Amino acid sequence: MSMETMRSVLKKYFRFSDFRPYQREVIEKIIEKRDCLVVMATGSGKSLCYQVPPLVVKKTGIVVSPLISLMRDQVMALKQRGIKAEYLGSAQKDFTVHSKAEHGQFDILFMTPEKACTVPSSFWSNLLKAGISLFAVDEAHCISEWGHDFRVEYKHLDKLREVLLDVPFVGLTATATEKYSSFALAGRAALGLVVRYFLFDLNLYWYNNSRRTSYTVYFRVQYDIIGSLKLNYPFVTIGSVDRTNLFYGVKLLNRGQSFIDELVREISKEVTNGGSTIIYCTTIKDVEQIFKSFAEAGIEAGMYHGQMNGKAREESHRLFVRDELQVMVATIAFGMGIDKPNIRQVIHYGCPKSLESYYQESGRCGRDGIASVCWLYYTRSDFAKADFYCGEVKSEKQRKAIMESLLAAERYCVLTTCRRKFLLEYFGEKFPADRCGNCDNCKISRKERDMSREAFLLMACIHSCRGGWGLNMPIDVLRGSRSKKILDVQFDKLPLHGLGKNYPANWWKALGYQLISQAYAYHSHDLWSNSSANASGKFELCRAIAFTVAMS
Ligand SMILES: Nc1ncnc2c1ncn2[C@@H]1O[C@H](COP(=O)(O)OP(=O)(O)OP(=O)(O)O)[C@@H](O)[C@H]1O
Repeated sequence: MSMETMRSVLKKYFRFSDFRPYQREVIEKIIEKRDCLVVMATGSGKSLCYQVPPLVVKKTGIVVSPLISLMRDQVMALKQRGIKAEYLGSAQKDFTVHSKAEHGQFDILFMTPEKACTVPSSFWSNLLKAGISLFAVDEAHCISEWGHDFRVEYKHLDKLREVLLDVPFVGLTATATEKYSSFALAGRAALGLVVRYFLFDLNLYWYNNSRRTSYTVYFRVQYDIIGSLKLNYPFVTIGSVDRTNLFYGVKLLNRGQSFIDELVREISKEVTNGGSTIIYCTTIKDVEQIFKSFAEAGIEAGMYHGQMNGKAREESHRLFVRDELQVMVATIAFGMGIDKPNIRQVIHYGCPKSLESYYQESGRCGRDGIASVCWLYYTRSDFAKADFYCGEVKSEKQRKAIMESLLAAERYCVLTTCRRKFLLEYFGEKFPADRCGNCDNCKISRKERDMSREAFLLMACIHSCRGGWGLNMPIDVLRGSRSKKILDVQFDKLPLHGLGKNYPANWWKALGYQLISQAYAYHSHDLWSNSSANASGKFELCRAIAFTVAMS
């Protein structure tokens, strides 16, 4: 298939003059019927990779997507471009779509994973006769139990591999996180696969080799996607996750009306400048309170959350996307697939449940490449929601993944060093400098202060209390308290008792959070512990290093 045909499709339907990085390569591979794994930043243009091939080869492209609302939006946008698109899922009320689809009447057919796994086999055999250009799985990280958004239905998609022979399978995601560089490989078979896919595949397309640590780092979620979708010798495309036009900042939030009033005032300034803003809240109650405050300030805002009826949500969405409303106050129900180019601010009122969610939600910002800002406001209580997030989780693996993701979000919040560097490195990408110059920590000048002694005292005290307490206990011990709780367990006899009385309790607490941000300590279920399985190893490390903290 010539490059000319691809370009003419790009121009005719999308009105773009050229492909963005990687798009052309991925599209070519799909047309050659090669399986692909595409890991690229939010807003980088992954959708085009599965939208162009069906139009070039003139056969239906199947796209599995996790949300009906997302599919609806995409169908609407594609139809406006003159592309024959539809979706199949429980919400589809047009019963002719099924039969039109199986006879190949659509260029692109979106399906929920449930639908893809439950349509009768005759659907697939008919459609295969008509021709299928690709089977794409969007938001493919949902397939992995190590991912932040595991959906069990995604796990069954592999069944289709045996049905859709000779159809290229494509997994696409922005967040296939590497969480452990020392990923323990499960046996020789796994090693064989990884070696095959990651080491000797000369077709690996690395966006910028120098930015990646090394290709011997194993990406657990990527590996899961390849394994679960049974991708055969896939063409792996890994782009940078860096959104260079986004400013990242974090502030501690003082919950209450006066804080909200201040927030509303700040956002109103942006509204007068013509920019759009999304405010993500962690609860519906917060959405309603902030929405009300905008109304009281005379600013028309939209509201979007899961308890609104479908019609009201759609209306809110429509007005915002068409620039008839400048502000949207929403839960994360308003998230995936919002492709409005001119969003200048994404504000989080409360810390999201994972760093992956934060990256995706903040990624709605500045999709036109123009400088935009992402502020995250958090309270310490945001980090005590692990049990809530683990509510319906069945496997230990998932529980662990959720806890780790929340912990990463917490570290991001309390960080005093470059936020971009932290984000990128969390996603397995090396950031060559110490400062990006475009986050609050890089812009606000802070003096560094050596706190090795204090850090050592606190770590030693956490260690001496044997990690079985909240942070208050070791702090009270350091401050020389003789409360009944301390006397009962004889912590007043510890050699460290009273050695930290020069600092107030809140000061020690803040230091505790700094230790978290630098991975020297972690807390789970409010029990504090030295970091890592080998606590004493880290403990020694803390003694050996100079622990500095940046102070504003
Ligand atoms: N070649 C191109 N030239 C210009 N604009 C493009 C090109 N490809 C994609 N875009 C635009 O970039 C924006 C983001 O694209 P898209 O929605 O595909 O991103 P994505 O990678 O799927 O993001 P997310 O993971 O956040 O959903 C869209 O507005 C799209 O129209």
